[in-house]
Amino acid sequence: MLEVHDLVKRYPGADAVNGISLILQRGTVLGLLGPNGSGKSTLLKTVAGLVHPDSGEIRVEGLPVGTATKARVAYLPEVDPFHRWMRVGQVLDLVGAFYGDWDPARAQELLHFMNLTPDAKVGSLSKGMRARLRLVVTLARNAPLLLLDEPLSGIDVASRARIIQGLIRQYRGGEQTLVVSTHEVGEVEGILERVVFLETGRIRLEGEADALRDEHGGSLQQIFEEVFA
Ligand SMILES: Nc1ncnc2c1ncn2[C@@H]1O[C@H](COP(=O)(O)OP(=O)(O)OP(=O)(O)O)[C@@H](O)[C@H]1O
Repeated sequence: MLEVHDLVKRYPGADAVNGISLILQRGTVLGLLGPNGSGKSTLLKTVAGLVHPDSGEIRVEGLPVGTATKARVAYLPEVDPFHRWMRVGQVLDLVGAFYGDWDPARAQELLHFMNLTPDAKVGSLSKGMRARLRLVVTLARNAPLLLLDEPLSGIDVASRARIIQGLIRQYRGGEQTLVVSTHEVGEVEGILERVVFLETGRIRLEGEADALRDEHGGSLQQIFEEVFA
């Protein structure tokens, strides 16, 4: 489903992605784990086609990144892409009109689940409510590849577990492939099948979640703390 070969993206003063290769099978839930500045967002943006790599290759369902792959990838950005003057319902209409894989019934269901109302103005939403809206517009697409960059960022601790459960209900196991970036490993630990630990743009450790837990005799959270101690 996703192949990344020797990917490099440099910014002045930062080797954001420094030779990453990975292969992801369809239907997998991958955790992209790493501390601040380890390259998680940059890697996701290159796969989403929003950042052009300096070198290396990315294929989504065998296709190089471009218009065709953008239609197959639902990307949840870390920062807000919405106009503040728009109402929630207008945001959904706009995004829905743009993507052929939009599922209006699912969008309504998600809106309700996230306690959002169509009439609310984006500008009047709290940071956490805007984070919920980002999840709604991403998960309402039937895209084969979902890229969620820090999806729980800004959402209150009390709601996070419920949202993770909701995420799993919405995610079409087997059909959709899910990549979740975070440094809050404990919160998503239960849903991850594979993990990649990133450090300064490189893969420090990777593998099946269960195998890593067996090998290291601890949770992914504990492994994360050991690796990045
Ligand atoms: N547009 C940019 N211009 C310059 N440097 C950048 C840019 N985007 C990212 N970087 C740098 O690239 C490195 C990787 O950043 P990136 O945002 O990919 O990391 P991250 O793991 O997602 O971090 P965080 O968890 O804080 O979101 C950092 O050193 C960052 O400062």
